Amino acid sequence: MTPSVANGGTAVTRLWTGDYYNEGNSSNDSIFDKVKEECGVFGVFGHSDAANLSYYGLHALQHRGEESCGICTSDDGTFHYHRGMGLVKEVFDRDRLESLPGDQAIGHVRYSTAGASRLANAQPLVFKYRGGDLAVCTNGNLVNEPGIRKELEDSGSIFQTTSDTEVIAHLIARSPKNLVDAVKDAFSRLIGGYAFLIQTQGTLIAACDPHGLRPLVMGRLGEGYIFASESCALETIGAVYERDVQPGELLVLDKDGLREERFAQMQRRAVCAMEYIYFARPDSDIYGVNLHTSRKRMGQTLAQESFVDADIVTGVPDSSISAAIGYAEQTGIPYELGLIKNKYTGRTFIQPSQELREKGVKMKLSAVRKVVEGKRVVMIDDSIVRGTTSLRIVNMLREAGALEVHVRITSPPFMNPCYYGIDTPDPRDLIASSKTVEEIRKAINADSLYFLSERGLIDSVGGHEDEYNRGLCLACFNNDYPTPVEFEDAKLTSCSCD
Ligand SMILES: O=P(O)(O)OC[C@H]1O[C@H](OP(=O)(O)OP(=O)(O)O)[C@H](O)[C@@H]1O
Ligand SMILES: NC(=O)CC[C@H](N)C(=O)O
Ligand code: SF4
Ligand SMILES: [Mg+2]
Repeated sequence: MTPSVANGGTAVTRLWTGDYYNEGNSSNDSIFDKVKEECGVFGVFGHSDAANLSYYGLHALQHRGEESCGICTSDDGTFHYHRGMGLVKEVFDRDRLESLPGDQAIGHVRYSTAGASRLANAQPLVFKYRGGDLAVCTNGNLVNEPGIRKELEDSGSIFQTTSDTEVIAHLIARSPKNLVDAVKDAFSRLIGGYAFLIQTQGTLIAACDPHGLRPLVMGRLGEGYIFASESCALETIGAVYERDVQPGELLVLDKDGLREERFAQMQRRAVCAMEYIYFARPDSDIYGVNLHTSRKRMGQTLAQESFVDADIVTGVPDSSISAAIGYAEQTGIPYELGLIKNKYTGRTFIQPSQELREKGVKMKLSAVRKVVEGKRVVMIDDSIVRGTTSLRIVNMLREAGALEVHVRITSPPFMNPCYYGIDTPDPRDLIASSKTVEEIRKAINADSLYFLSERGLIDSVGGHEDEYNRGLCLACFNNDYPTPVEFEDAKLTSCSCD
Protein backbone atom coordinates (compact mmCIF):
# COMPACT_ATOMS: atom_id res chain seq x y z
CA MET A 1 0.00 0.00 0.00
CA THR A 2 1.32 3.45 -0.81
CA PRO A 3 -0.95 5.89 0.96
CA SER A 4 -1.31 9.43 -0.21
CA VAL A 5 -2.10 12.52 1.75
CA ALA A 6 -4.61 15.20 0.90
CA ASN A 7 -3.32 18.60 0.44
CA GLY A 8 -5.90 21.14 -0.54
CA GLY A 9 -6.66 19.21 -3.69
CA THR A 10 -3.11 18.16 -4.42
CA ALA A 11 -2.32 14.57 -3.57
CA VAL A 12 1.04 14.13 -1.87
CA THR A 13 2.41 10.64 -2.09
CA ARG A 14 3.74 9.20 1.10
CA LEU A 15 6.49 6.69 0.61
CA TRP A 16 7.42 4.18 3.17
CA THR A 17 11.16 4.50 3.39
CA GLY A 18 13.33 7.52 3.07
CA ASP A 19 10.85 10.02 1.74
CA TYR A 20 8.54 11.21 4.45
CA TYR A 21 8.48 8.85 7.34
CA ASN A 22 12.20 8.91 7.91
CA GLU A 23 13.57 11.47 5.53
CA GLY A 24 17.31 11.33 5.56
CA ASN A 25 17.52 7.83 6.96
CA SER A 26 17.08 5.89 3.78
CA SER A 27 20.77 5.32 3.29
CA ASN A 28 20.90 3.52 6.60
CA ASP A 29 18.49 0.77 5.66
CA SER A 30 19.38 -1.21 8.74
CA ILE A 31 16.93 0.74 10.84
CA PHE A 32 14.03 -0.41 8.68
CA ASP A 33 14.49 -4.09 9.27
CA LYS A 34 12.21 -4.34 12.26
CA VAL A 35 9.16 -2.98 13.90
CA LYS A 36 10.87 -0.48 16.12
CA GLU A 37 9.99 1.03 19.44
CA GLU A 38 8.16 4.28 19.46
CA CYS A 39 8.76 7.22 21.78
CA GLY A 40 8.30 7.91 25.46
CA VAL A 41 7.12 11.11 27.14
CA PHE A 42 7.52 12.18 30.74
CA GLY A 43 6.21 15.26 32.56
CA VAL A 44 6.43 16.86 36.00
CA PHE A 45 4.30 19.64 37.45
CA GLY A 46 4.75 21.12 40.92
CA HIS A 47 7.88 19.32 42.11
CA SER A 48 11.10 21.22 42.82
CA ASP A 49 13.26 18.37 41.50
CA ALA A 50 11.65 18.33 38.03
CA ALA A 51 14.83 17.77 35.98
CA ASN A 52 16.18 14.91 38.08
CA LEU A 53 12.79 13.21 38.19
CA SER A 54 12.58 13.53 34.40
CA TYR A 55 16.01 11.99 34.06
CA TYR A 56 15.02 8.89 36.04
CA GLY A 57 11.60 8.74 34.40
CA LEU A 58 13.06 8.89 30.90
CA HIS A 59 15.66 6.31 31.85
CA ALA A 60 12.79 3.96 32.76
CA LEU A 61 11.25 4.67 29.34
CA GLN A 62 14.50 4.21 27.41
CA HIS A 63 13.25 1.02 25.72
CA ARG A 64 10.73 3.19 23.83
CA GLY A 65 13.37 5.16 21.96
CA GLU A 66 17.14 5.27 21.93
CA GLU A 67 17.90 7.76 19.18
CA SER A 68 17.67 11.05 21.03
CA CYS A 69 16.26 12.54 24.20
CA GLY A 70 15.62 15.85 25.88
CA ILE A 71 14.26 17.67 28.90
CA CYS A 72 12.75 21.16 29.07
CA THR A 73 12.10 22.70 32.49
CA SER A 74 10.27 25.85 33.47
CA ASP A 75 11.62 27.84 36.39
CA ASP A 76 9.64 30.82 37.53
CA GLY A 77 8.74 31.82 33.99
CA THR A 78 12.04 30.87 32.33
CA PHE A 79 12.55 27.80 30.14
CA HIS A 80 15.76 25.75 30.32
CA TYR A 81 16.31 22.83 28.01
CA HIS A 82 18.80 20.38 26.67
CA ARG A 83 18.49 17.77 23.93
CA GLY A 84 21.01 15.37 22.49
CA MET A 85 21.44 12.34 20.28
CA GLY A 86 21.79 9.08 22.19
CA LEU A 87 20.67 7.48 25.42
CA VAL A 88 19.47 9.41 28.46
CA LYS A 89 22.57 8.42 30.41
CA GLU A 90 24.80 9.59 27.56
CA VAL A 91 23.08 12.93 26.99
CA PHE A 92 22.63 14.04 30.62
CA ASP A 93 25.09 14.21 33.50
CA ARG A 94 24.91 15.89 36.89
CA ASP A 95 26.12 19.28 35.63
CA ARG A 96 23.65 19.24 32.78
CA LEU A 97 20.76 18.41 35.10
CA GLU A 98 21.82 21.18 37.49
CA SER A 99 21.55 23.61 34.60
CA LEU A 100 17.84 22.76 34.30
CA PRO A 101 16.19 24.27 37.38
CA GLY A 102 12.44 24.44 37.84
CA ASP A 103 9.38 22.74 39.25
CA GLN A 104 7.90 21.88 35.87
CA ALA A 105 9.35 19.75 33.06
CA ILE A 106 8.55 17.72 30.00
CA GLY A 107 10.94 15.15 28.56
CA HIS A 108 11.17 12.74 25.66
CA VAL A 109 13.00 9.68 24.36
CA ARG A 110 12.71 9.30 20.59
CA TYR A 111 12.55 6.63 17.97
CA SER A 112 11.81 8.61 14.81
CA THR A 113 8.75 7.88 12.68
CA ALA A 114 8.30 11.23 10.92
CA GLY A 115 11.39 13.34 10.36
CA ALA A 116 14.96 12.06 10.34
CA SER A 117 16.83 10.98 13.41
CA ARG A 118 18.84 14.14 13.96
CA LEU A 119 19.29 16.74 16.65
CA ALA A 120 16.92 19.30 15.08
CA ASN A 121 14.10 16.78 15.43
CA ALA A 122 14.97 15.74 18.99
CA GLN A 123 12.20 16.59 21.44
CA PRO A 124 10.87 18.45 23.36
CA LEU A 125 10.57 21.03 20.59
CA VAL A 126 10.82 24.51 22.11
CA PHE A 127 9.39 27.73 20.64
CA LYS A 128 8.72 31.35 21.47
CA TYR A 129 5.30 32.65 20.50
CA ARG A 130 3.11 35.58 21.41
CA GLY A 131 2.01 33.80 24.61
CA GLY A 132 5.62 33.28 25.79
CA ASP A 133 7.56 30.00 25.72
CA LEU A 134 6.06 26.77 24.44
CA ALA A 135 7.49 23.23 24.55
CA VAL A 136 5.88 20.14 23.01
CA CYS A 137 6.68 16.47 22.84
CA THR A 138 4.78 13.45 21.63
CA ASN A 139 4.67 9.73 21.28
CA GLY A 140 2.81 8.78 18.15
CA ASN A 141 2.28 9.82 14.59
CA LEU A 142 0.02 12.33 12.89
CA VAL A 143 -1.39 10.79 9.74
CA ASN A 144 -2.65 14.06 8.25
CA GLU A 145 0.39 16.13 9.22
CA PRO A 146 1.76 16.64 5.69
CA GLY A 147 -1.48 18.28 4.58
CA ILE A 148 -1.58 20.56 7.64
CA ARG A 149 2.10 21.42 7.22
CA LYS A 150 1.58 22.32 3.58
CA GLU A 151 -1.39 24.51 4.45
CA LEU A 152 0.62 26.27 7.17
CA GLU A 153 3.63 26.74 4.92
CA ASP A 154 1.46 28.12 2.15
CA SER A 155 0.23 30.76 4.55
CA GLY A 156 3.67 31.74 5.78
CA SER A 157 4.80 29.33 8.51
CA ILE A 158 8.50 28.60 8.64
CA PHE A 159 9.14 25.16 10.10
CA GLN A 160 12.25 24.53 12.20
CA THR A 161 12.10 20.75 11.97
CA THR A 162 10.82 17.93 9.80
CA SER A 163 9.12 16.29 12.78
CA ASP A 164 5.34 15.92 12.58
CA THR A 165 5.17 17.14 16.18
CA GLU A 166 5.93 20.73 15.14
CA VAL A 167 2.54 21.35 13.49
CA ILE A 168 0.81 21.45 16.86
CA ALA A 169 3.01 24.38 17.95
CA HIS A 170 2.13 26.34 14.78
CA LEU A 171 -1.58 25.63 15.18
CA ILE A 172 -1.46 26.84 18.79
CA ALA A 173 0.60 29.92 17.98
CA ARG A 174 -1.73 31.04 15.19
CA SER A 175 -4.90 30.75 17.23
CA PRO A 176 -6.33 33.97 18.66
CA LYS A 177 -7.89 31.98 21.52
CA ASN A 178 -6.56 31.34 25.03
CA LEU A 179 -4.03 28.53 25.42
CA VAL A 180 -6.41 25.72 26.36
CA ASP A 181 -8.94 26.54 23.65
CA ALA A 182 -6.14 26.93 21.11
CA VAL A 183 -4.80 23.49 22.10
CA LYS A 184 -8.27 21.96 21.83
CA ASP A 185 -8.78 23.44 18.38
CA ALA A 186 -5.36 22.23 17.31
CA PHE A 187 -6.01 18.67 18.48
CA SER A 188 -9.37 18.59 16.77
CA ARG A 189 -7.49 18.95 13.46
CA LEU A 190 -5.07 16.09 14.07
CA ILE A 191 -5.68 12.55 12.86
CA GLY A 192 -3.47 9.79 14.19
CA GLY A 193 -2.33 8.11 17.37
CA TYR A 194 -0.64 10.29 19.96
CA ALA A 195 0.13 11.09 23.58
CA PHE A 196 1.16 14.75 23.84
CA LEU A 197 2.71 16.85 26.59
CA ILE A 198 2.63 20.62 26.13
CA GLN A 199 4.32 23.09 28.46
CA THR A 200 4.19 26.84 28.82
CA GLN A 201 5.40 28.95 31.73
CA GLY A 202 3.05 27.86 34.49
CA THR A 203 0.94 25.34 32.54
CA LEU A 204 1.32 21.69 31.62
CA ILE A 205 -1.17 19.99 29.32
CA ALA A 206 -1.42 16.24 28.69
CA ALA A 207 -3.57 14.78 25.92
CA CYS A 208 -4.34 11.48 24.29
CA ASP A 209 -5.83 10.85 20.83
CA PRO A 210 -9.57 10.07 20.63
CA HIS A 211 -8.92 6.33 20.14
CA GLY A 212 -6.41 5.95 22.97
CA LEU A 213 -3.89 4.41 20.59
CA ARG A 214 -0.89 5.56 22.63
CA PRO A 215 -0.72 5.12 26.40
CA LEU A 216 -0.28 7.95 28.92
CA VAL A 217 -0.65 7.74 32.69
CA MET A 218 -0.82 10.29 35.48
CA GLY A 219 0.59 9.82 38.97
CA ARG A 220 1.25 11.85 42.11
CA LEU A 221 4.50 12.45 43.91
CA GLY A 222 3.79 14.38 47.07
CA GLU A 223 1.97 17.51 45.94
CA GLY A 224 3.37 17.16 42.42
CA TYR A 225 1.85 15.60 39.30
CA ILE A 226 3.71 13.20 37.04
CA PHE A 227 2.87 12.05 33.51
CA ALA A 228 4.51 9.13 31.74
CA SER A 229 4.01 6.94 28.69
CA GLU A 230 4.21 3.91 30.96
CA SER A 231 3.50 3.33 34.61
CA CYS A 232 6.95 1.73 35.13
CA ALA A 233 8.36 5.28 35.08
CA LEU A 234 6.08 6.28 37.97
CA GLU A 235 7.26 3.29 39.97
CA THR A 236 10.89 4.19 39.26
CA ILE A 237 10.61 7.63 40.86
CA GLY A 238 8.35 6.52 43.71
CA ALA A 239 5.23 8.21 42.33
CA VAL A 240 1.79 6.72 42.89
CA TYR A 241 -0.29 5.83 39.82
CA GLU A 242 -3.53 7.77 39.74
CA ARG A 243 -5.10 7.14 36.36
CA ASP A 244 -4.69 6.75 32.63
CA VAL A 245 -5.29 9.81 30.46
CA GLN A 246 -8.47 8.87 28.61
CA PRO A 247 -8.94 8.91 24.84
CA GLY A 248 -9.83 12.44 23.68
CA GLU A 249 -9.04 13.91 27.09
CA LEU A 250 -7.03 17.01 27.90
CA LEU A 251 -5.64 17.37 31.42
CA VAL A 252 -4.57 20.90 32.29
CA LEU A 253 -2.36 21.79 35.26
CA ASP A 254 -1.75 25.37 36.26
CA LYS A 255 -1.79 27.56 39.37
CA ASP A 256 -5.44 26.60 39.92
CA GLY A 257 -4.62 22.88 40.05
CA LEU A 258 -5.86 20.09 37.75
CA ARG A 259 -8.68 20.57 35.22
CA GLU A 260 -10.11 17.65 33.29
CA GLU A 261 -11.27 18.71 29.86
CA ARG A 262 -12.03 17.06 26.52
CA PHE A 263 -11.16 18.02 23.00
CA ALA A 264 -13.04 15.09 21.44
CA GLN A 265 -15.50 12.46 22.47
CA MET A 266 -13.88 9.07 22.79
CA GLN A 267 -14.33 7.35 19.46
CA ARG A 268 -13.90 3.63 18.91
CA ARG A 269 -11.35 2.69 21.58
CA ALA A 270 -8.31 1.17 19.90
CA VAL A 271 -5.32 0.78 22.20
CA CYS A 272 -2.25 -0.37 20.26
CA ALA A 273 -2.12 -4.17 20.58
CA MET A 274 1.63 -4.12 19.99
CA GLU A 275 2.06 -2.24 23.27
CA TYR A 276 0.69 -5.33 25.00
CA ILE A 277 2.50 -7.79 22.76
CA TYR A 278 5.94 -6.23 22.62
CA PHE A 279 6.65 -2.57 23.28
CA ALA A 280 5.77 -1.78 26.86
CA ARG A 281 7.80 -3.00 29.82
CA PRO A 282 6.42 -6.05 31.65
CA ASP A 283 6.19 -4.10 34.90
CA SER A 284 3.92 -1.47 33.32
CA ASP A 285 0.12 -1.47 33.38
CA ILE A 286 -1.90 -0.02 30.48
CA TYR A 287 -5.56 0.74 31.23
CA GLY A 288 -5.23 -1.41 34.33
CA VAL A 289 -3.81 -4.44 32.51
CA ASN A 290 -0.36 -5.56 33.63
CA LEU A 291 1.96 -6.35 30.75
CA HIS A 292 3.66 -9.39 32.24
CA THR A 293 0.29 -10.87 33.19
CA SER A 294 -1.26 -10.32 29.77
CA ARG A 295 1.81 -11.75 28.01
CA LYS A 296 1.70 -14.77 30.27
CA ARG A 297 -1.95 -15.22 29.28
CA MET A 298 -0.93 -14.97 25.60
CA GLY A 299 1.43 -17.89 26.24
CA GLN A 300 -1.30 -19.86 27.97
CA THR A 301 -3.74 -19.15 25.15
CA LEU A 302 -1.13 -20.15 22.57
CA ALA A 303 -0.74 -23.45 24.41
CA GLN A 304 -4.51 -24.01 24.31
CA GLU A 305 -4.65 -23.15 20.63
CA SER A 306 -1.57 -25.07 19.52
CA PHE A 307 -0.16 -27.64 21.92
CA VAL A 308 2.92 -29.45 20.69
CA ASP A 309 4.66 -32.31 22.43
CA ALA A 310 8.16 -31.12 23.37
CA ASP A 311 10.85 -31.34 26.08
CA ILE A 312 11.38 -27.66 26.91
CA VAL A 313 9.83 -24.23 26.34
CA THR A 314 12.07 -21.22 25.86
CA GLY A 315 11.26 -17.56 25.25
CA VAL A 316 13.23 -15.14 23.09
CA PRO A 317 14.56 -12.69 25.69
CA ASP A 318 13.45 -10.32 27.00
CA SER A 319 10.03 -9.62 25.55
CA SER A 320 8.81 -13.22 25.23
CA ILE A 321 9.86 -14.64 28.58
CA SER A 322 6.49 -13.90 30.21
CA ALA A 323 4.66 -15.68 27.38
CA ALA A 324 7.03 -18.66 27.51
CA ILE A 325 6.34 -19.00 31.24
CA GLY A 326 2.61 -19.02 30.43
CA TYR A 327 3.01 -21.65 27.69
CA ALA A 328 5.07 -23.85 30.02
CA GLU A 329 2.60 -23.49 32.88
CA GLN A 330 -0.34 -24.38 30.65
CA THR A 331 1.29 -27.42 29.04
CA GLY A 332 3.36 -28.72 31.95
CA ILE A 333 6.44 -28.69 29.67
CA PRO A 334 9.35 -27.24 31.68
CA TYR A 335 10.39 -23.65 31.02
CA GLU A 336 14.14 -23.43 30.40
CA LEU A 337 16.58 -20.65 29.66
CA GLY A 338 17.47 -21.92 26.20
CA LEU A 339 18.41 -18.47 24.90
CA ILE A 340 20.45 -15.76 26.58
CA LYS A 341 20.58 -12.09 25.65
CA ASN A 342 23.77 -10.13 26.10
CA LYS A 343 22.83 -7.10 28.19
CA TYR A 344 25.59 -4.94 26.76
CA THR A 345 24.85 -5.19 23.04
CA GLY A 346 22.66 -2.10 22.93
CA ARG A 347 21.41 -0.64 19.71
CA THR A 348 22.16 -3.33 17.17
CA PHE A 349 20.06 -1.55 14.53
CA ILE A 350 22.61 1.24 14.09
CA GLN A 351 25.03 -1.15 12.45
CA PRO A 352 25.05 -0.32 8.77
CA SER A 353 25.42 -3.44 6.67
CA GLN A 354 23.40 -6.63 6.41
CA GLU A 355 26.52 -8.62 7.25
CA LEU A 356 27.19 -6.59 10.38
CA ARG A 357 23.53 -6.74 11.31
CA GLU A 358 23.61 -10.47 11.24
CA LYS A 359 26.68 -10.41 13.45
CA GLY A 360 24.79 -8.00 15.66
CA VAL A 361 22.03 -10.52 16.21
CA LYS A 362 24.58 -13.16 17.09
CA MET A 363 26.21 -10.74 19.48
CA LYS A 364 22.85 -10.17 21.05
CA LEU A 365 21.48 -13.70 21.50
CA SER A 366 23.05 -17.09 22.11
CA ALA A 367 21.61 -20.55 22.61
CA VAL A 368 22.56 -22.44 25.78
CA ARG A 369 23.94 -25.67 24.33
CA LYS A 370 23.71 -27.71 27.54
CA VAL A 371 20.03 -26.78 27.85
CA VAL A 372 18.84 -27.37 24.29
CA GLU A 373 21.08 -30.22 23.10
CA GLY A 374 19.05 -33.33 22.25
CA LYS A 375 15.77 -31.56 23.11
CA ARG A 376 12.55 -30.84 21.26
CA VAL A 377 12.22 -27.11 21.83
CA VAL A 378 9.16 -24.83 21.77
CA MET A 379 10.46 -21.34 21.03
CA ILE A 380 8.13 -18.46 21.87
CA ASP A 381 8.56 -15.01 20.31
CA ASP A 382 6.27 -11.98 20.19
CA SER A 383 6.19 -11.31 16.46
CA ILE A 384 7.53 -12.20 13.05
CA VAL A 385 8.01 -9.13 10.93
CA ARG A 386 10.56 -9.84 8.22
CA GLY A 387 11.28 -13.28 9.59
CA THR A 388 15.01 -12.70 9.89
CA THR A 389 15.14 -13.01 13.68
CA SER A 390 13.13 -16.24 13.77
CA LEU A 391 15.26 -17.85 11.08
CA ARG A 392 18.47 -16.95 12.89
CA ILE A 393 17.23 -18.15 16.26
CA VAL A 394 15.82 -21.41 14.91
CA ASN A 395 19.16 -22.09 13.22
CA MET A 396 21.02 -21.09 16.37
CA LEU A 397 19.00 -23.61 18.40
CA ARG A 398 19.60 -26.34 15.80
CA GLU A 399 23.33 -25.60 15.74
CA ALA A 400 23.30 -25.94 19.52
CA GLY A 401 21.84 -29.43 19.14
CA ALA A 402 18.05 -28.97 19.36
CA LEU A 403 16.29 -31.96 17.76
CA GLU A 404 13.15 -30.05 16.82
CA VAL A 405 12.23 -26.36 16.97
CA HIS A 406 8.54 -25.46 17.18
CA VAL A 407 7.89 -21.73 16.89
CA ARG A 408 4.91 -20.15 18.64
CA ILE A 409 4.19 -16.44 18.16
CA THR A 410 2.12 -14.34 20.57
CA SER A 411 0.58 -12.22 17.81
CA PRO A 412 -1.28 -12.87 14.57
CA PRO A 413 0.73 -12.53 11.32
CA PHE A 414 2.02 -8.96 10.95
CA MET A 415 0.75 -7.92 7.51
CA ASN A 416 0.16 -4.18 7.37
CA PRO A 417 2.11 -1.01 8.15
CA CYS A 418 1.51 1.08 11.25
CA TYR A 419 0.55 4.75 10.84
CA TYR A 420 0.47 5.54 14.53
CA GLY A 421 3.99 5.87 15.79
CA ILE A 422 5.61 2.49 15.19
CA ASP A 423 8.29 2.34 12.55
CA THR A 424 7.47 -0.62 10.33
CA PRO A 425 9.46 -1.85 7.35
CA ASP A 426 8.32 -1.41 3.77
CA PRO A 427 5.06 -3.43 3.57
CA ARG A 428 6.61 -5.58 0.82
CA ASP A 429 9.17 -6.78 3.38
CA LEU A 430 6.57 -7.98 5.87
CA ILE A 431 6.93 -11.72 5.39
CA ALA A 432 3.28 -12.43 6.22
CA SER A 433 2.04 -10.04 3.56
CA SER A 434 3.12 -12.39 0.80
CA LYS A 435 3.54 -15.83 2.38
CA THR A 436 1.20 -18.37 3.95
CA VAL A 437 1.91 -19.69 7.43
CA GLU A 438 3.29 -22.88 5.90
CA GLU A 439 5.56 -20.86 3.60
CA ILE A 440 6.78 -18.82 6.57
CA ARG A 441 7.43 -22.03 8.52
CA LYS A 442 9.66 -23.22 5.70
CA ALA A 443 11.36 -19.82 5.41
CA ILE A 444 12.30 -19.79 9.10
CA ASN A 445 13.31 -23.46 9.05
CA ALA A 446 10.94 -24.44 11.89
CA ASP A 447 9.38 -27.87 12.46
CA SER A 448 6.06 -26.20 13.17
CA LEU A 449 4.77 -22.65 13.40
CA TYR A 450 1.65 -21.15 14.92
CA PHE A 451 0.47 -17.54 15.33
CA LEU A 452 -1.87 -16.58 18.19
CA SER A 453 -5.39 -15.94 16.88
CA GLU A 454 -6.89 -12.46 17.00
CA ARG A 455 -9.57 -13.72 19.36
CA GLY A 456 -6.95 -15.34 21.58
CA LEU A 457 -4.96 -12.11 21.66
CA ILE A 458 -7.96 -10.01 22.65
CA ASP A 459 -8.98 -12.46 25.37
CA SER A 460 -5.41 -12.63 26.68
CA VAL A 461 -5.13 -8.87 27.00
CA GLY A 462 -8.52 -8.77 28.71
CA GLY A 463 -9.54 -5.72 30.70
CA HIS A 464 -11.20 -4.28 27.61
CA GLU A 465 -14.92 -4.23 28.01
CA ASP A 466 -15.70 -3.30 24.45
CA GLU A 467 -17.22 -5.83 22.13
CA TYR A 468 -15.03 -8.13 20.04
CA ASN A 469 -12.27 -6.32 18.19
CA ARG A 470 -13.34 -2.92 19.47
CA GLY A 471 -10.97 -2.26 22.35
CA LEU A 472 -7.64 -2.80 20.62
CA CYS A 473 -6.08 -1.55 17.43
CA LEU A 474 -5.19 -4.66 15.46
CA ALA A 475 -4.67 -2.94 12.13
CA CYS A 476 -1.20 -4.33 11.47
CA PHE A 477 -2.82 -7.78 11.66
CA ASN A 478 -6.25 -7.22 10.14
CA ASN A 479 -6.01 -3.95 8.14
CA ASP A 480 -8.85 -2.40 10.19
CA TYR A 481 -7.40 1.04 10.93
CA PRO A 482 -9.30 3.00 13.57
CA THR A 483 -8.75 6.32 11.75
CA PRO A 484 -8.65 7.27 8.11
CA VAL A 485 -5.16 6.60 6.84
CA GLU A 486 -5.36 7.66 3.24
CA PHE A 487 -6.05 11.15 2.06
CA GLU A 488 -6.66 11.99 -1.55
CA ASP A 489 -7.83 15.24 -3.06
CA ALA A 490 -8.92 16.45 0.34
CA LYS A 491 -11.26 13.49 0.66
CA LEU A 492 -10.74 10.83 3.30
CA THR A 493 -10.75 7.56 1.44
CA SER A 494 -10.06 4.79 3.88
CA CYS A 495 -12.18 5.50 6.88
CA SER A 496 -13.10 2.62 9.12
CA CYS A 497 -14.11 4.91 11.97
CA ASP A 498 -17.41 4.68 13.64
O1 LIG B 1 10.88 -10.89 12.01
P1 LIG B 1 11.87 -9.83 12.31
O2 LIG B 1 11.88 -8.74 11.26
O3 LIG B 1 13.23 -10.33 12.56
O4 LIG B 1 11.38 -9.05 13.59
C1 LIG B 1 10.78 -9.67 14.71
C2 LIG B 1 11.64 -9.54 15.92
O5 LIG B 1 11.93 -8.14 16.15
C3 LIG B 1 11.75 -7.88 17.52
O6 LIG B 1 12.91 -8.21 18.24
P2 LIG B 1 14.24 -7.32 18.25
O7 LIG B 1 15.37 -8.23 18.02
O8 LIG B 1 14.09 -6.16 17.32
O9 LIG B 1 14.32 -6.65 19.66
P3 LIG B 1 14.02 -7.17 21.14
O10 LIG B 1 15.32 -7.61 21.69
O11 LIG B 1 13.50 -5.93 21.81
O12 LIG B 1 12.99 -8.26 21.12
C4 LIG B 1 10.64 -8.82 17.93
O13 LIG B 1 10.68 -9.06 19.33
C5 LIG B 1 10.95 -10.08 17.15
O14 LIG B 1 11.84 -10.88 17.86
N1 LIG C 1 7.90 7.04 17.68
C1 LIG C 1 7.29 8.16 17.98
O1 LIG C 1 6.37 8.22 18.79
C2 LIG C 1 7.79 9.34 17.18
C3 LIG C 1 7.15 10.66 17.49
C4 LIG C 1 7.22 11.61 16.29
N2 LIG C 1 6.35 11.17 15.22
C5 LIG C 1 8.65 11.71 15.79
O2 LIG C 1 9.03 11.07 14.82
O3 LIG C 1 9.42 12.41 16.39
S1 SF4 D 1 -1.26 -0.70 13.51
FE1 SF4 D 1 -0.36 -2.22 14.92
S2 SF4 D 1 1.48 -1.23 15.77
FE2 SF4 D 1 0.19 0.38 14.87
S3 SF4 D 1 -1.09 1.16 16.54
FE3 SF4 D 1 -2.26 -0.45 15.51
S4 SF4 D 1 -1.74 -2.33 16.65
FE4 SF4 D 1 -0.21 -0.79 17.18
MG1 LIG E 1 12.61 -9.91 19.76
